[in-house]
Amino acid sequence: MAPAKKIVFKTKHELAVELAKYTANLSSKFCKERGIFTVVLSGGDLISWLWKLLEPPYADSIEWSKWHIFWVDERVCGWDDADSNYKLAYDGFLSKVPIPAENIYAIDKGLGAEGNAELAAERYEECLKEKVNKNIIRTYKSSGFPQFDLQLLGMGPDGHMASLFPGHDQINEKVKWVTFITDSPKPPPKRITFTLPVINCASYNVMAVCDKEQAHSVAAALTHTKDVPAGRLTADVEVVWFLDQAAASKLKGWCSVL
Ligand SMILES: O=C1O[C@H](COP(=O)(O)O)[C@@H](O)[C@H](O)[C@H]1O
Repeated sequence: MAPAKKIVFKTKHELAVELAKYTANLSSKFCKERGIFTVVLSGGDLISWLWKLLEPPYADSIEWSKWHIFWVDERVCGWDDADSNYKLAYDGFLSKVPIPAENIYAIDKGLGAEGNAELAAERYEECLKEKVNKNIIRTYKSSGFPQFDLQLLGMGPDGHMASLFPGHDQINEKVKWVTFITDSPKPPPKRITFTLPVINCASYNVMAVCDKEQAHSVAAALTHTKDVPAGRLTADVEVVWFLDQAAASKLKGWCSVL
């Protein structure tokens, strides 16, 4: 299990610049080693901090054609719905970089629009299994869980990550790769989500959090308070918390400002 590193930035701007550098370095490592880079996105504010990847020197140097994009969680709705994490990522990031459309794996369009959370979760798990069989996604050691190269995650003020919410049973799932929730405390209620074992198998996990609303949960998560889902985040190689000063303000001894 990788220890959690944390980096505190003076501004969101600086966080975005470092996030781009971190992502580009991993892209180059995995593209060289495997010819493929599997990236998992979350929804929420995270997408707005990816802007630096759309600028020089990254926009032209990243091997976008080798990227494969997945979602750690998705709201069960149509692709064009304002709640859709796919739409958020497409509008803010994916439509601006030349990742081949066939390398972008969104929730099943019909099941999303229909609102069928259970089947949508099953279908997404099948999609992951198919990518494992095609050697696009690696598997984690002997457990057989999928292992993504990089996951870019966010955390809500209540400490939820992906759609694993405090006090809800999805966090305890140990067998399935993808599960669902129909009574999410944060709207919309129907969502699908990677399970904790899948999230924690990733080689590199970045948790990017800004703003003071999240400060209590950041402190709780980084002192491993068990009932805060984000406090259970690990990774195979490295987990790094990218924080702004407001999000880090309740941490004791957070002086490592970059
Ligand atoms: O609902 C969700 O919330 C979390 C956190 O979002 P944020 O707006 O507080 O950054 C997000 O990571 C997740 O993907 C999303 O579905």
